[in-house]
Amino acid sequence: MSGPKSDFLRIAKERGYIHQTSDEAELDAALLKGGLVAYIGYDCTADSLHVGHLMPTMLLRLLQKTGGRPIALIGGGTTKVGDPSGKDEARQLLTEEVIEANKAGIRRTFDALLDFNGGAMMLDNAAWLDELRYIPFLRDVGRHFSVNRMLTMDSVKLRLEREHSLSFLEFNYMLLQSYDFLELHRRHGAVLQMGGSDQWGNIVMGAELIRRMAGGHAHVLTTPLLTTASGAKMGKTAAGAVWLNPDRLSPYDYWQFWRNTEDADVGRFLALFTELPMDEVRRLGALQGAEVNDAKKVLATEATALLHGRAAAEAAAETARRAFEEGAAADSLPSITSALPSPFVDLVVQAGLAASKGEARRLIAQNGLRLNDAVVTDIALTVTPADLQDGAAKLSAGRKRHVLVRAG
Ligand SMILES: Nc1ncnc2c1ncn2[C@@H]1O[C@H](COP(=O)(O)OP(=O)(O)OP(=O)(O)O)[C@@H](O)[C@H]1O
Ligand SMILES: N[C@@H](Cc1ccc(O)cc1)C(=O)O
Repeated sequence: MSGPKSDFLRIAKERGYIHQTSDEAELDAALLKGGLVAYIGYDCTADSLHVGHLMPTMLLRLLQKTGGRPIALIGGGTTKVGDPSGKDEARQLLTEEVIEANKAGIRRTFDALLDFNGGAMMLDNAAWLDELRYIPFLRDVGRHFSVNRMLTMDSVKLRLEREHSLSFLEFNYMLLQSYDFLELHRRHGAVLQMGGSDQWGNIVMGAELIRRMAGGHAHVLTTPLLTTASGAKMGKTAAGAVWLNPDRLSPYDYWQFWRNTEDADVGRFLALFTELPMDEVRRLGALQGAEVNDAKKVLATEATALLHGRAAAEAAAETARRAFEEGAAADSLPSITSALPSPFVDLVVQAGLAASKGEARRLIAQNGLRLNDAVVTDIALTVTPADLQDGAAKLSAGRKRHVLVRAG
């Protein structure tokens, strides 16, 4: 095949969103007919999505822009079960109240990225999963699932191989996600499910269920698991999760997160997390030396504008510029020398930014400490030589107190 003809697949490929598809040519043909309905499911495990969720969600946005109909499916039902995919251990079970609160938080990101007046839909699988009756479900849906086959799926196999327990509750997750796909196919004509690469097995099983129970043809598309150039899974960085809701992580801190992108990631992230034309992305991605910093600022402002609006993004850029200029003008920030790697809290105490490790941890809980201008949320964070920028890492308490750490 000479490359996809539909705008959605062509752009998704060019910008780096695709890891695997079930049948690219057939999906392309279905997309060309217009109005294709696709969904992504999100479990309500926290009251905000994080930056790792952004990559698949950008695809829902692209689908809408290219004439398709995206469904953001909130997993009010599946969260009660817990997906074992990509997880070494069972998740802690959440109460109904926590799930409800998390749902409300998650919705806010979809409001920012999708147009619900223009055909996008937001649904909750609790609507059909909560009322399932066990025996009828086993008879109608369970009989299409071969346990032999389920045992070969990564989500199950990896736990068995590592001799980590997989509860019977979790073992059912695959059936429920598959049933969601069938339900969305029947109710809304969904023919494509997308997700991160760890969702491949769950999605394929759903497409098969649609074939068996509805005689329909459904497609699968997964995105790569987002890692930084140095190999860390993105979303949960060393400094903690990068949340999408502004009350969890302010637009300023979100801007700083993108501003601190590693040089080698700038082009890739501009393609994935901004909507700048690809010519511009390639030009910015090719900048070298000190100019890379200009590309990082564009990335930070464009990515922040998508989520929090242009005004908040520009305000963040301006605050950062002023903070930098003041810091540079002073050029007299106090500095300490320490062996690296070292726990962040130890350095904070050594730098005099907190009186004790306990106080440092409390400050972290209040989002009061930063490393290189990015807010730190992980009390166990370790500062390594990779954190040094021009030979020093910057620790900050609040907006005004800064100390440089040099390796010694
Ligand atoms: N770094 C990432 N890159 C791409 N997709 C991701 C990333 N992180 C999470 N996802 C996707 O988001 C969905 C939810 O993932 P997951 O349940 O692992 O997130 P989480 O609950 O916030 O993370 P965890 O509990 O592991 O800290 C999955 O479909 C997964 O593929
Ligand atoms: N299993 C997905 C969430 C999901 C839930 C329900 C679905 O129908 C689809 C996806 C995850 O863990 O990220």
